[in-house]
Amino acid sequence: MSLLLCAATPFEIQPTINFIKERQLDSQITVLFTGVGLMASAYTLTKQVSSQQPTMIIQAGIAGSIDPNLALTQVVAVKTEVVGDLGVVEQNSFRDLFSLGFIQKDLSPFQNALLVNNNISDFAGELIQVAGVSVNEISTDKNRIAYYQQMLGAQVESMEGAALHFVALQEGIPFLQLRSISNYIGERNKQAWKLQEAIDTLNIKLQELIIKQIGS
Ligand SMILES: O=C(O)c1cccc(C(=O)CC[C@H]2O[C@@H](n3cnc4c(=O)[nH]cnc43)[C@H](O)[C@@H]2O)c1
Repeated sequence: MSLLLCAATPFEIQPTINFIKERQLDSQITVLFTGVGLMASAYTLTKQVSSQQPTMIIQAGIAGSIDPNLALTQVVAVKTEVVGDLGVVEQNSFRDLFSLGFIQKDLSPFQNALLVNNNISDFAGELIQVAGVSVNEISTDKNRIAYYQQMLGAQVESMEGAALHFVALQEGIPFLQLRSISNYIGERNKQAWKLQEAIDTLNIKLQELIIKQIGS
C-alpha cells in the first residue's frame, strides 16, 4: 500500500501526523500539504501523484455545512463534488460551465456534471455520504448559498474537494474525501465555529480509516 494523505493545512491533520510517526508508518503513508484552494490543490496533487503513483488518496479537512441536519464536529465522506463558483452571474442567476455550454455534463471525468466517487462505499464504512461543493470564495451571500443548496443539492462546502475528485478520477486512483464540520456556511463569527473539536473528530476517524486500510 502506498497511501497519499493530503490536507490543505498541517494543523488539520497534526494529530495524525504524530500518529504516523509514533507507529512508524512513514514507509506506507506520504503526507502532502496542498495549501488552501482548488488551484494549489490541483497542482500539488497532480505533481505528487505523478511521482508517487499512490494506491489510494485520502483528503482530510474541515468544512462548512450547508445542511442544518449535519452537526458541528460530525465527520462525513464526500461522494460527489462540483466547483460552485466557476461561471457567470447573468440576470441575477448563476450559470456554470455546463449551462454555458463550455463542457458537456458527461464529459469524463464528470457524470451528469458531478465528480463522483463511485468507490466510496469501499472506504467510507458507517460514515454518512454527502454532496460537496468547492469554492474559491467562502460563501457568505444568501442567494449563492441557496443556489448551492437548492440547485446543486450540496451539503458541505470546502475549498479543495473538487481538486481531489478531479485529479483522482483522471488518474484512476481510489480516493476518499473526509470532512469534519467546523461551521455552518455564512457564519463568520468564529466564536460559533467548532474548529478544534472538528479537528479532533476528524483525526479520530482518519486514524481508524488508516488502520483499516493498512491493517496495522
Ligand atoms: O480565519 C481563521 O481564523 C480561520 C481558521 C481556520 C480555518 C479558517 C478557514 O476559513 C477555513 C478554510 C479551510 O477550511 C475549509 N473550510 C472550513 N469551513 C469552510 C467554509 O465554510 N467554506 C469553505 N471552506 C471551508 C476549506 O477547505 C479551507 O481549507 C479560517
